[in-house]
Amino acid sequence: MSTFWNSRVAGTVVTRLRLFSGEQQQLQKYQCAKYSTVSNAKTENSVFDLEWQQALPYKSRYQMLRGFLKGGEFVDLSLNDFLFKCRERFGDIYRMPGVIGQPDSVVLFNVNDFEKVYRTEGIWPNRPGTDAVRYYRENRKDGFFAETLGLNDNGEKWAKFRHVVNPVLMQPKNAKLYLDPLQKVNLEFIERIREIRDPLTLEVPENFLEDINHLAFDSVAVVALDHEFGLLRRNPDCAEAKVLCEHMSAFLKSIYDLGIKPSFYKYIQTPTYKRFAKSMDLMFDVTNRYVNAALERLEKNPSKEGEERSVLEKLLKINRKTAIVMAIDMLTAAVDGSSSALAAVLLCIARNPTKQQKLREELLAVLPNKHERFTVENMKNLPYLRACIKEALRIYPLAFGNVRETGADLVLSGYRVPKGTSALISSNMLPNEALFFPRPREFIPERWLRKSDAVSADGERVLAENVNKFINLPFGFGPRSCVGRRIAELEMELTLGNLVRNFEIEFNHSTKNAFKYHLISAPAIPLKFKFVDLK
Ligand code: HEM
Repeated sequence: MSTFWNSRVAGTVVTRLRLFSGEQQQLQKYQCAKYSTVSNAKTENSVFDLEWQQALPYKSRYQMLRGFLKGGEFVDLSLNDFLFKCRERFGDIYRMPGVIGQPDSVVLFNVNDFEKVYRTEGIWPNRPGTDAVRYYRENRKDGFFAETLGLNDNGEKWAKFRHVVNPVLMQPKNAKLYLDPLQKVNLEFIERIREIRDPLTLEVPENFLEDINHLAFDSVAVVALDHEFGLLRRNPDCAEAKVLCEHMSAFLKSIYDLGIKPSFYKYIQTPTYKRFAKSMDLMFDVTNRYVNAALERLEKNPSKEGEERSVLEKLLKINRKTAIVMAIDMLTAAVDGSSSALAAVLLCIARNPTKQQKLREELLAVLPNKHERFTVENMKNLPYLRACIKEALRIYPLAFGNVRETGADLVLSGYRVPKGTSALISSNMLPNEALFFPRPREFIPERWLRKSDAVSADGERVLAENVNKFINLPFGFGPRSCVGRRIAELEMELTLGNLVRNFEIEFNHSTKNAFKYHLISAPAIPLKFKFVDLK
């Protein structure tokens, strides 16, 4: 009996897993119940034998490798386009054997498989792809990361680190620690818009994404480093902030260049790895300096017991190392994603004036005076604001999907995938498919509201209630989900809320191909929003 996974024919690289239709039916009959593992399927050997015999021929291993070499068909493709191309060719599940230092992966497009992988991920889920960060941290000459590799670690060491930082970053009661600093940055953004927009057209310049980036940077820095860099307005030439900004993206790039594409970096220091390590060194130095400065401030002016004034102060109370490692992990994970998410939210709201007005009415009911600040209390009852953000992230999903090491032997789409396999959960195409969301390209925040509200303008029911939630998980799933989720959501809520209270927002240009997708999405059009002051 050959299983999907352990059968190998010399020269094989991508296993085509699509079945003939007759087999599909036969196989479905035998498919294991939800979350079943291979052992449950042992009695069905003959079905798997049949499936194996009749599967379509393989591609050559070297063809795949060639695809990534100079002139190859994959070389210039983003991860998203690469996955999409493979989906067209190989179907909803395919195996991507590792080449040169990379482990084998299984690529998934079926939501039932996503659910199985997540539900069986275990208490210490591993997210492959950040090997380069671990390698860098393990090999730092000063041994700074000897005790912990932070949230880029795996297994029990990851869990220990996450366990101590979770309460600081995720407990709702700590939101007050970052609400005011985030709001201050946010109000700078409103001023910045007034300064840079064209006095006649009221449009912001083509490179407005840079300002959104600076908003995201100032926001995460004020939380992670307890420092207002003011890159947005007051200190646009701040050299250290620019260094951080520039090198933070290197982390994301590394996940693809060093974590997914073939790379020899563990054997010889490739130029890509050298660039990455230099970025990591620079980020470490700047972060270290700011955390030490915060420590000095605290020593001079200690807060009373139970009266911490910032996230960094709380992290410093755990210990200095945790504060530094967490600050770097926040900075690297936050900026690019938050900027793309904000751009997506603004594009959706600008192109849907009726929804924008509905949101404005909700905001004005809670905060009639536009100079009034948001508070933890008055933010509790803003369901339409949250629905607008959720819907924008459905239309423009931020990440290509997610990655998990399978936590058990699993039968995925009828194939045996052993425990420990790297599963690329390629989910970003599904939220835009009519099979899952009626009228998928329309911005309908009502989908995410209570039943009675979930009817579109022409009366069609559009409720997202019965949609499998594993299709749309912008912040991931389970114990490994985004640790910055509360900060990210608050930042988006404040930004959208403040902009809609201050301006009528328009976007009078094409939104065709508004985003390009790599590991995460990035705006690909000039973001020339028009901001008209409200009375
Ligand atoms: C809209 C903005 C954001 C989105 C959509 C987002 C999404 C995600 C996703 C999908 C993951 C992987 C989760 C999983 O594996 O299940 C993740 C992880 C993470 N995010 Fe975010 N994120 C955002 C903003 C932020 C911010 C602002 C911070 C920091 C303040 C942050 C810090 C992190 C960290 C440190 C991890 C790794 C967690 C771990 O492995 O334990 N993210 N994020």
